[in-house]
Amino acid sequence: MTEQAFISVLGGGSFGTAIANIAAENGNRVRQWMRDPERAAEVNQLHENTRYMPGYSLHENLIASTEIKEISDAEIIFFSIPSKSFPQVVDQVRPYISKHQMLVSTTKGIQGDGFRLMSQVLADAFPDNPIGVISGPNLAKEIGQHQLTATVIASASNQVRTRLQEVLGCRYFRVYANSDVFGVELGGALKNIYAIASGMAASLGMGENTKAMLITRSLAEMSRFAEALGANPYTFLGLAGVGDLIVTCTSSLSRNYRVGYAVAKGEAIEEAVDDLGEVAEGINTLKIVKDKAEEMGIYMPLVSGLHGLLYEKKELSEVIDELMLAEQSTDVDFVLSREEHLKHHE
Ligand SMILES: NC(=O)C1=CN([C@@H]2O[C@H](COP(=O)(O)OP(=O)(O)OC[C@H]3O[C@@H](n4cnc5c(N)ncnc54)[C@H](O)[C@@H]3O)[C@@H](O)[C@H]2O)C=CC1
Ligand SMILES: O=C(CO)COP(=O)(O)O
Repeated sequence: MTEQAFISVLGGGSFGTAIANIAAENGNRVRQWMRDPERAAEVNQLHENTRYMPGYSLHENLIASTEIKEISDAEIIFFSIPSKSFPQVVDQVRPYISKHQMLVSTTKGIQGDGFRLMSQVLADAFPDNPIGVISGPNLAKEIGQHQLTATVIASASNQVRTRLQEVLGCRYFRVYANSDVFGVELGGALKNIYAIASGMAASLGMGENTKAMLITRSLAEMSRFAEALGANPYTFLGLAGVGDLIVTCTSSLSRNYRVGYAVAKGEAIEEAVDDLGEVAEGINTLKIVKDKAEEMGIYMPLVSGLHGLLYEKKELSEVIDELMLAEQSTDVDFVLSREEHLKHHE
């Protein structure tokens, strides 16, 4: 029998609510910290978060709170905060964290300064704590519906991997372990870029061949980028790579996909994001990854093309020509190793 945990979840949005509810349904004691007192009262009285997860009933073990100091007693603390606010929340919680607590990020974004992922932000702030990340094809609303779902817990600590499997794993949520923290986390951030492009392709009525090409070449491009930065390319054949890429590139539940869909219909990016009322990390990640790829000389035609459309006022036909009529000799089908890739480019 698994020993129940006291779990804190930072963030009152869609994913924070989904992860808090899994833990609560598994019999753990859960505090979800959120800054909006009305939302917290609603969760506690109605067992529903009508802004971020309307229509989903939340377990009574899940208690919302606006008192951040309550995290000091938690065994595991999840950070479900958009990357933009992540450092600020880390500063806010700093006085209440002690070194035995497990810190787990669910955030799929990148900090532009120093190209840091959230586990690195956590490690810089809390160098003595065990740290992990959760990533995978995990649409919050489908988790709320108990659709059969798998995720990945990545950590250098075996204790974190095992404990997270214990407290989150259940009949509808299976937790796989990986020690490639950087690869798992990078996969979750990168796929958001390609979800925007896929939403655009769907909105423009592009064919199934086109969508399959886009997803497959996205996988090749993100794996190439990740490997150049030190990730294990095989991680990208797992749930946090191709798995998450598939779900976000094909589902209108993905916010990044929806932003792409709206922009291709003629909406301005800011308008599309405002209409969403939730975070679409890919908008910011695109700029950060484009800069990094240029700095490191990594060939990323899809990132360049999407950046051209969203931020350089390029015409769609121009971008399509650039992608489809590029010098053929540089294009090889999916390859995994850097050596193999270079061999094809001799
Ligand atoms: N929604 C989903 O299906 C999934 C989301 N994720 C990732 O999880 C992260 C969080 O996403 P969601 O919860 O879906 O976003 P969301 O947009 O639904 O909610 C964000 C929450 O963070 C809160 N927040 C923002 N800044 C804050 C601050 N300074 N202090 C306190 N609270 C603050 C907001 O009030 C809101 O409650 C993102 O990086 C996302 O990519 C990961 C897996 C699935
Ligand atoms: O990461 C997600 C599913 O795994 C959610 O994607 P969006 O942020 O695009 O909704």
